[in-house]
Amino acid sequence: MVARVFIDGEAGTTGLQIRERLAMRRDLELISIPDESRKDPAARADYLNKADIAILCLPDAAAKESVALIENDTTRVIDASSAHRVAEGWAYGFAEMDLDQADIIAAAMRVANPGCWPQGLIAAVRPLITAELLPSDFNLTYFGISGYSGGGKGMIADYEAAGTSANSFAPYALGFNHKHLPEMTEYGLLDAAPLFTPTVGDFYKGMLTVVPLNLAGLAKVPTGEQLHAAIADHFASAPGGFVEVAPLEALEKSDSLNPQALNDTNKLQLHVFANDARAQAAIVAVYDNLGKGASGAAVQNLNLMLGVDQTTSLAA
Ligand SMILES: NC(=O)C1=CN([C@@H]2O[C@H](COP(=O)(O)OP(=O)(O)OC[C@H]3O[C@@H](n4cnc5c(N)ncnc54)[C@H](OP(=O)(O)O)[C@@H]3O)[C@@H](O)[C@H]2O)C=CC1
Ligand SMILES: CC(=O)N[C@@H](CCC(=O)OP(=O)(O)O)C(=O)O
Repeated sequence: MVARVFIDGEAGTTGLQIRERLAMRRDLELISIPDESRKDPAARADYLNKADIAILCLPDAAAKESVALIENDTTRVIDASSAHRVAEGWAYGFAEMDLDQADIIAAAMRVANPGCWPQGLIAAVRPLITAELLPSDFNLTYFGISGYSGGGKGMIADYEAAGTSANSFAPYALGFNHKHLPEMTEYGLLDAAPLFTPTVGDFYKGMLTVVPLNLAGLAKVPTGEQLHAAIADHFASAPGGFVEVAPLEALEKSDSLNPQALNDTNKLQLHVFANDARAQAAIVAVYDNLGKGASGAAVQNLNLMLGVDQTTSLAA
């Protein structure tokens, strides 16, 4: 049977990208709501209930409404919003997070797609805490830069209207209450939220995140090689090959670190930099906020839920 897939919010930034990624697929049927009724709850309820899988690309409140509109026990959901990422009964949709996570997603009725920022942190920190190279009470900081499409249609319109006077390096969330902190803490295996200082740049999409590690003071200071090995081992057998770990970086500066390097892919690349004498290191992640950070991850999760082979060209 061909699965019916409904994208609730297909006119938005994430929804459109998912639609494009699925346009050529013959193993599923995209069911599309007429534009004039896309915000009508009764029409949405009809589509949500006739879909085998609904992908929600909506603000949090509308995503919660969509879930409440589902009256059957057959429609499975992938929610791209941040409404359900630490909610009970929802599988966290970062397939490479642990060895069994892809199977958990494949079997789930409700999958919360991860936020773009949390993925860079979780990919860097979770393997190090699991390998006991970092304690869970490590005083963590996290920063990075994202393309402006991370802020959805509103931020895209603002940047495009600003033209050449757009801010090329805009720090935000300086109240230290970013909505991604709960999922970073939970899936990063941290005791407390990190100090997170995101920035947005004057480019459409792509992101580069940094977890700086000031290791002096730890009872046992890990070397750069140990940090790298723990991260590389963690992702070595992850299905799909979407998370790559670069060789341990000897260079102090790498021209290859470009936030836009992996645009239009579902890849996330990790780089480990270290100076053992100073007991300092940094884990850098590069990925597309609209790829692995949103639409790519949603399609990856859809494929897992549909049982599509992760090694085929359909997988991202
Ligand atoms: N952009 C990104 O990099 C990422 C986004 N996300 C998340 O994905 C979700 C979608 O984000 P994004 O695509 O960027 O946002 P956009 O603002 O680009 O798109 C949201 C869409 O939802 C529509 N919408 C709003 N309210 C309703 C409603 N009540 N019923 C039906 N449709 C509605 C909007 O309509 P209209 O067109 O009329 O405004 C718009 O088309 C958000 O929760 C976001 O946080 C997650 C990871 C990364
Ligand atoms: C540049 C920018 O504003 N980015 C968004 C995150 C985009 C994302 O991950 O989406 P969710 O909101 O669904 O988690 C932000 O920081 O809120």
